[in-house]
Amino acid sequence: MSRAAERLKLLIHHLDRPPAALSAAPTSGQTFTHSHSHQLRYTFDTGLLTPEQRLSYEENGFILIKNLVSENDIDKFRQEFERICRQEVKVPGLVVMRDVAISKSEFIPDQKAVSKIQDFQEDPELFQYCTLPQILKYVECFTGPNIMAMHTMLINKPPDAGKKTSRHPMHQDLHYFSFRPADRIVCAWTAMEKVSRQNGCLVVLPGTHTGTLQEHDYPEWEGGVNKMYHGVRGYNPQHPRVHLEMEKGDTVFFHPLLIHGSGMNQTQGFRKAISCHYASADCYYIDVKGTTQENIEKEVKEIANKKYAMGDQITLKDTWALRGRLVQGVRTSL
Ligand SMILES: CC(C)CC(=O)SCCNC(=O)CCNC(=O)[C@H](O)C(C)(C)COP(=O)(O)OP(=O)(O)OC[C@H]1O[C@@H](n2cnc3c(N)ncnc32)[C@H](O)[C@@H]1OP(=O)(O)O
Ligand SMILES: Nc1ncnc2c1ncn2[C@@H]1O[C@H](COP(=O)(O)OP(=O)(O)OP(=O)(O)O)[C@@H](O)[C@H]1O
Ligand SMILES: O=C(O)CCC(=O)C(=O)O
Ligand SMILES: [Fe+2]
Ligand SMILES: [Mg+2]
Repeated sequence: MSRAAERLKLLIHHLDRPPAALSAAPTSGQTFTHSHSHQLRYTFDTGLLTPEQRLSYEENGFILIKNLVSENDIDKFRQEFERICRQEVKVPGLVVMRDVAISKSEFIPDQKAVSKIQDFQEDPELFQYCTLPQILKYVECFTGPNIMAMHTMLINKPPDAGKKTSRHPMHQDLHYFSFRPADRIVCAWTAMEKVSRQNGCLVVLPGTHTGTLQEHDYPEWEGGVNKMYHGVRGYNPQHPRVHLEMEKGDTVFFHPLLIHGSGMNQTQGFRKAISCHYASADCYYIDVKGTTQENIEKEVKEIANKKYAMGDQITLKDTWALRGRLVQGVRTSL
């Protein structure tokens, strides 16, 4: 037995319960603890992850799977993205974002004007990404069997316009989410082309998923910051950083407390990635009033009120429940 496998066996002790039992446990609001097995709280044994992979996620908060999505699928997603940019298809609920550096200039219907689209759950072509069986097989290791696709994005990081606005500040995705428990949420992020330090790959701080949700706010960047791009206030700049350089089709799965961001795009190309945040359908909504998430709730509500034109009635919970889609199992709670 390898060293990792031995350690894992020790960690699990005699207590490796099936996913269903485990995924039910957190709905009480408690993290999974047991007198003999506090350590293995982030993953389930579905037979897919090797002991080494499980340990790696437990310790680092992310796992990179090479070549998980086919060229053919990625090319389909790219083509659909381009059709959306050219305004040949209209997708209900879709949010189209432009980089702040060009947000006041005239809109040209071209991919060069779009830095990101969000909430593509109503686009059948793009939503195929969220239902790919090879992705869901991994997702299940983190969420358990009942899986909701909660948040979707296609990021088209533009060549930096010279003001460093193409950066995404270091943040924890959980800051944006009003459902819990965090350990039953995971992001799948797939490179749609080679991503490197040059074109602004993901940068992660391994192990930070074991911490708590930090206070987030706009970073003080001279050249401006994109709407809602909050960053962690005062994270430790000495913490080891890992640049996730990836090939087309490579996919990283990461925990919503993992501190991550992405660097400047110093190339002339538009760096593309597609992602989905999944959660166990057994998760529950929380009220963020009185927490560090109040600032983002306020911004989300302002935008949602415009988008859904429902006045002040809409709650943060509604905005999630409206967007979430069941992709496996039963919609038990979310
Ligand atoms: C886990 C995950 C959630 C993590 C993240 O994704 S972090 C980033 C989250 N970001 C978002 O959710 C972005 C959401 N973005 C949006 O909703 C939209 O792009 C909006 C900012 C509302 C703009 O959309 P829309 O209203 O259609 O665009 P308009 O061209 O009419 O502009 C309206 C006013 O917004 C300004 N604006 C547009 N894009 C940006 C930008 N990138 N950064 C800052 N300000 C921006 C624009 O200049 C305009 O301002 P005024 O003319 O009203 O002063
Ligand atoms: N001054 C800063 N304050 C906060 N976060 C920063 C700052 N500079 C960079 N970052 C963040 O660090 C991460 C990496 O960005 P950066 O632009 O430094 O790229 P990089 O990948 O380190 O490339 P290089 O160092 O080669 O330019 C991004 O998430 C970025 O937003
Ligand atoms: O693709 C990127 O640059 C990362 C984006 C990101 O982390 C996010 O939108 O939450
Ligand atoms: Fe993120
Ligand atoms: Mg740097």
